[in-house]
Amino acid sequence: MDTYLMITTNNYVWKRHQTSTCHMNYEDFSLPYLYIQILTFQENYVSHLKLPCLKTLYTDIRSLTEAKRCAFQQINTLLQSNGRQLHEFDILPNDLSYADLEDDTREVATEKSIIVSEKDQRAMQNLNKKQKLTLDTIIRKVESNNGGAFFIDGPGGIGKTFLYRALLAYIRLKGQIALAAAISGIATLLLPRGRTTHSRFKIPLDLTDRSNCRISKQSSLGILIKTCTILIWDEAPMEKKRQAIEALDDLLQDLMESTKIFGGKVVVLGGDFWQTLPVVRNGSKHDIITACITN
Ligand SMILES: Nc1ncnc2c1ncn2[C@@H]1O[C@H](COP(=O)(O)OP(=O)(O)OP(=O)(O)O)[C@@H](O)[C@H]1O
Repeated sequence: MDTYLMITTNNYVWKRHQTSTCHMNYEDFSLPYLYIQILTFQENYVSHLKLPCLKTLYTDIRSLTEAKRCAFQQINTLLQSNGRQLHEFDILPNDLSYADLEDDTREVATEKSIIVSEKDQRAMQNLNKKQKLTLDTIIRKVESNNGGAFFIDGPGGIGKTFLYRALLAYIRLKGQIALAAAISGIATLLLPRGRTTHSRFKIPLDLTDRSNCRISKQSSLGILIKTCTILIWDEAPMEKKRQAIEALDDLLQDLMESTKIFGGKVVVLGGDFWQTLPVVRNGSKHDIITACITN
């Protein structure tokens, strides 16, 4: 199970909130999100939040202080995305200061504040033999700190996404950063906090042989990518080998200042060549096969 500080208000606020908010999906329904909803939209109830009942569910992974810091950092990040600031509300516990919440860049804080759903936590226990073997192999690589590249291949429905979700959950529950991306927006919806490769790695939409991912080392995104433990890229066969996968390799080598493959990061590429071949505009069969990662 996860280690998070869950912040509960009194039942009255909770009940009012449940009946007044109609559109919340499962992951949004975590208590930090509830907190934000009340702060942002129901300021009348903020007084109830000043005496919150703080309840730690699990502390085997993070200390209580760290769990509390993470919870308020997440609240701060969510408030900022709603155009508000935490210091507008007098709710920070006495043992935390605003400086404690600003250690990380906003991108890093957002990733660290991801709440792993119970379903994904259960996925780790329910992996089949092959999925477990793959997960264990990847985790060994992560723990060796030597980096490595994997390709998860398999026909549709074999359980690739299920494996990615378990892997993302494993890394995120350890308080580390796992980035998930896919070329299409639809595929990113299947990965918790998945982003398109264009958005996450700045892979240009109009790819050429000279395309580069323009992310500087000092930028918030550059720091996030440097900080992350693992990168998962679904639907990788849809990308053209040189222009996309090699551009990511160049980017990681540059950010990590290392000539190792993918700059020494663990990168998991996945997909199914039977479902998704590279898209080559007006390309012949030969052009498409040449653009494949395998060539
Ligand atoms: N170990 C497992 N235990 C229970 N259900 C599983 C397991 N592995 C996969 N599934 C279920 O099987 C279905 C197909 O799995 P999944 O979506 O991960 O396949 P996929 O290989 O990613 O398919 P596609 O390539 O079409 O996206 C899903 O409903 C998933 O929840």
